[in-house]
This record gives sequence, C-alpha cells and structure tokens, in this order.
Amino acid sequence: MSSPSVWHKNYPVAQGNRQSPIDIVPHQALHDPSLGPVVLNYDQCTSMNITNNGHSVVVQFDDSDDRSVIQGGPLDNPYRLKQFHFHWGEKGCHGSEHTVAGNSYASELHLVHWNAVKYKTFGEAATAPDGLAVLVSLLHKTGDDHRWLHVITDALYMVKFKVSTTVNCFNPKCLLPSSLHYWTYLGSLTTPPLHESVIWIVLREPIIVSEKQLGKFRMLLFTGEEEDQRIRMENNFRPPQPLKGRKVRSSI
Ligand SMILES: NS(=O)(=O)c1nnc(N(Cc2cn(-c3ccccc3)nn2)Cc2cn([C@@H]3O[C@H](CO)[C@@H](O)[C@H](O)[C@H]3O)nn2)s1
Ligand SMILES: [Zn+2]
Repeated sequence: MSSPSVWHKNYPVAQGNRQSPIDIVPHQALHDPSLGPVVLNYDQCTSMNITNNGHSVVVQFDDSDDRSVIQGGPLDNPYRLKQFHFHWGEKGCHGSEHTVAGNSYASELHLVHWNAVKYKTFGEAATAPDGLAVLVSLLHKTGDDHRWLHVITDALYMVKFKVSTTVNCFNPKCLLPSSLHYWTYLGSLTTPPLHESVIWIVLREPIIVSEKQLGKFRMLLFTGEEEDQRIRMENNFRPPQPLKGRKVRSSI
C-alpha cells in the first residue's frame, strides 16, 4: 500500500476539488431542515465473505438485488449495500479517516453502497458524481467491548493473511450508534482510484469499542502467507483533505 502523499502521481484526482476524508467542524456545518432521516433496510442482508484484500478487511454482500439498501437523507435514490470495511491506526486514538473538530478516533467503519437505479454496475457507479454513498460509523476506544463487533474481530484470525473466507449473514446495523443524526458532504473514495463519486454520510455519535477488539485488527497483515516479509496492517487511513469551498450539511 503506497503512501497517500504519492497517490497523486498515478491518480491526479488526489488533488481534486472533492476529495475525502475531511475534518468536520460541527459549528460550521449548515443545518439543513430539508435533510430527512437516513433509512436502512438491511434485514434481508446476506453477507457473503470476509476478505483481507491487502489494505483493509472487507465484508462483501450480495448486491444482485435491492435486498439491502440505504435511502432518504441526502439521497435521491435507494443505494445498494456492496461491502463494509474498516480503517484503523497502530495505537491509541488515531486511525479514523474523518476527524471531528480536529479530533481523530481509533477507527472508522465504511458501509459502501451504489446507485443501482441510475447505473448498471458498481464500476460504472464508482465513476459517477452521484454513484456511491458511504455511511460512516466512528469507533471510539474506551474500556468496554462492543457487543457485536466481536463477531467480526473473532473472525479476523481466519484472514490474517491476504485471503477470503465465508461468513454467515451479518447485519451491519448492529455496528451503528443508536442515533442516526449525521453530517453529509460530497467527496471521493479514500483509496485509489480516489474517484469523486461518493455522497458521504457521517454519523455524529461514535460507537464504543475496546482496545482488545482494536488490537485484533492490528494483527492482520498486508502481506500474503507465501511472502517472507510480514507487514502488519495498520495505519490504513488517509489523512483529511482540503475542503475547497465545500459545505458540510447537518441533519440536526
Ligand atoms: N474507503 S472508501 O472510500 O469507502 C473506498 N475506497 N475504495 C473502495 N472500493 C474499491 C474500489 C475500486 N473501484 C474501482 C471502480 C472503477 C474502476 C476501478 C476500480 N472503486 N472502488 C470499493 C470496492 C470495489 N470493490 C470491487 O468492485 C469491483 C467492481 O464491482 C468488483 O469486481 C470487485 O470484486 C470488488 O472487490 N470492492 N469494494 S470503497
Ligand atoms: Zn473506507
């Protein structure tokens, strides 16, 4: 995984006008009364596999129909859930991609959805300005375990190296905070190809996880079993990018 500071050499859009993540400054966000609640329909979700793809751990879903969608909020259409994955650091409270008033969290969950009403495939949607919607849950490290995150962290030993394994149905709604109040802004993928195709929906309330649970993410490796070098997977987060005049709207 190359460093974010050199991505612009192969992906000039890295220096574009709607890059992610950003630092969210709550009192500068615009309260927009027209922003309704986000609505999550994940009950028929069928998670398929959990994969260490060499830069994060990803749980993929069956996105061949509209069984798992997000809608409402800033979205004009329902967006299909494709996968969720995490970003984290190597210790303490650094590891999230978005920061809030300059403060970072220990980790960040991204639920990646695509606009299957307007676009035929994820790949096509991923290059369109309204193609993707990513719902963000910030993970705050304190003492206690998150009661559902252990389902994921207990499976991580199976994907220590760059491999994939099947998982039973896992409804990611259990990894979200109780309040669905959010900030929203137009941005990009935070890893190459950095397409400027994402409507970001960042939940304001973090979820609480334990150091032990975070530690299990850090035992993952960027490398495959066959490689003799063993590089721990950590700090797979991009730092905040310039706002370039964008407005962040708030649902409350
Ligand atoms: N930090 S975050 O902002 O949220 C994310 N950052 N990257 C994400 N994904 C990777 C990705 C690749 N592409 C893309 C799009 C068009 C052309 C070339 C690459 N866009 N995003 C999300 C993601 C993509 N995929 C892959 O999509 C392919 C096309 O459908 C599929 O063939 C693969 O099996 C599947 O792995 N998975 N996840 S999200
Ligand atoms: Zn991500």
